[in-house]
Amino acid sequence: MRSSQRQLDMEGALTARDRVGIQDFVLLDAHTSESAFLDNLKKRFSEDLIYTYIGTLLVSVNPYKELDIYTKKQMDIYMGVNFYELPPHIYALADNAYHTMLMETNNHFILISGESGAGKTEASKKILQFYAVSCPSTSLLDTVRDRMLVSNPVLEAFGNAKTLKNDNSSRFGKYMDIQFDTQGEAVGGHILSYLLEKSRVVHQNHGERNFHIFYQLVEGGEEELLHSLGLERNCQHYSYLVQGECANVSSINDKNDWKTMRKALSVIEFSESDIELLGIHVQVLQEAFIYRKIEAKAEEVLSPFTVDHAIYARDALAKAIYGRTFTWLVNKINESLANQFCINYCNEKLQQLFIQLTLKSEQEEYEAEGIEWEPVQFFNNKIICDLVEEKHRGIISVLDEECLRPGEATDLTFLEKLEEKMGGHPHFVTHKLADKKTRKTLERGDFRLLHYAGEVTYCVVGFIDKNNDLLYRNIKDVATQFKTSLMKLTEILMSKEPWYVRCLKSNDTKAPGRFDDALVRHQVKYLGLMEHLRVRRAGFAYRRRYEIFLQRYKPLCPATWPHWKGVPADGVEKLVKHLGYKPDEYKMGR
Ligand SMILES: Nc1ncnc2c1ncn2[C@@H]1O[C@H](COP(=O)(O)OP(=O)(O)OP(=O)(O)O)[C@@H](O)[C@H]1O
Repeated sequence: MRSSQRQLDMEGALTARDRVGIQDFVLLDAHTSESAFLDNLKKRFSEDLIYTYIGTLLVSVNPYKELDIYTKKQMDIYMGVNFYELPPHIYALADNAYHTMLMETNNHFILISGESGAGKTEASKKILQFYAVSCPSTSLLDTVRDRMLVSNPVLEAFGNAKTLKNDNSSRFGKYMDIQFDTQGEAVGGHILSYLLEKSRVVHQNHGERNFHIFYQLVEGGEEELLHSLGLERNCQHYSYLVQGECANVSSINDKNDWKTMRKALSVIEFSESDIELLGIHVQVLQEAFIYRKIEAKAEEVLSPFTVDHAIYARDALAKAIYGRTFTWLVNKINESLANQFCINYCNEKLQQLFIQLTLKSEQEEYEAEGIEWEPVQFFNNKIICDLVEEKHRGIISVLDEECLRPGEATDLTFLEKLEEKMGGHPHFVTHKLADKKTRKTLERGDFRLLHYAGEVTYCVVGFIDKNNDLLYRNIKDVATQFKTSLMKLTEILMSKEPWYVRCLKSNDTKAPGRFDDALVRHQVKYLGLMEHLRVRRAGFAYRRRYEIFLQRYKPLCPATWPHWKGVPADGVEKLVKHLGYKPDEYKMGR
């Protein structure tokens, strides 16, 4: 049913303040204008109204300040209330997903996306907190709640770090799962992690830190514990901790965070004995780092490494230990090589999923129903996903082939292969393939992908090594492993009903209440929000099968009450005509 009636219902429930701007973009008059879209976001943002709908999709703009909208009272208000009866809120989305799941007895997921610092982690916490309060409580629920919520400080300590963009940036992907029984009680749940950024353990860019846990331990660890681990209470003594030159940051209280983390550890039943060192003699470790052992017939020869190689070996061990610790911590082996390439590929896949589930399937539904429909054009990023993942032809395949082929593979031979296979692809360019102007912006060892969110230049150095990680030589190639784990995630999601939260960053300096027009405009563009709005707007907000519609509304028309004896579709036609709906306000499908 078209939106006018809905608008009336909704307006009735609003206070003056909530009426600032328009709370569902579907109701925006200038719905094709990006400027009008941004104006509306900005107007609402200036009144601390950070949430706006596009139909059932929730747009959230990071306020960078505490708002008084996450109280128990607010939770109570949103419980069991229809989506459109109250101002947009993440609680409304959480609540509706939950009730739809119970009503339709099927599976749902909430996909939260946005760039670093846009508010994804906060949004996911708000949703969990809401469920913890709103779902019927049992002792089982407490276990689930503990795992999801109370374990969070542990996950954040080991998986988050200060970056330039976000003081508490998650450096891994997270998939959280809660199982409900038919009564709506939470009976189980688990967390899946993927893509931990292990390189951060040994290297941090200027202004960034290693994972929080190291600083927490050094600053907050009990004397006894530090002593037993052979540590001193001074981050400056550890080169892995100070490369970004910001071991101490005013916005982070490592000492307090350590206490919180310790408490969380005990709740999820970690014991002292879980903290142990490797127990390897220094001498043995040292030797392993500086010599290569060559076995020749009956002899073993020790050949010294170069300094670079020794450093590489040390770092590789540190990364591997951390990676395994983290995996062990989340109790799921699903980690992989994490570099910017993989993270961007992951985002590209999520965008593709979003397109498939909303823009594409929505329009296909109209076609299948034989409903008149003018197609909305949108950029389909499948072409970029294919460029990365296609069998035999994609970048990952080329990388794997290069690692496996006989003869010496180097980063540069890999680049040449890429140029051979991808030359001419509209989303791929290198120094050699570029025109004169673009060439100036590329180094010889670079390749550039035109991702949907913008261009990204990658340096090939390290690609072969990372893919061929010495420590994992026997396992499948790392990039392929990553591709497989992403495919599994996509599969999980494809089998469920989607809900979307799109997080936007309001400014680049974490300033409370500042709205940077250009920055927000860019995100609105690449997240495809205007296209989403167009599809939603042209579409019908309320759809029901004929039988169900008749059953529900038959009392409203003498011809259908108490029973309609003919074909359901004809009954529905009679009913809506009787109610006075105009032909452009509804459409009948097949
Ligand atoms: N709803 C909110 N209310 C108040 N502050 C918020 C909200 N959402 C985010 N913030 C602020 O923004 C910061 C960054 O948010 P968050 O860590 O959720 O980003 P993210 O999208 O998860 O980033 P990353 O991808 O780097 O992990 C938070 O630490 C918090 O200070």
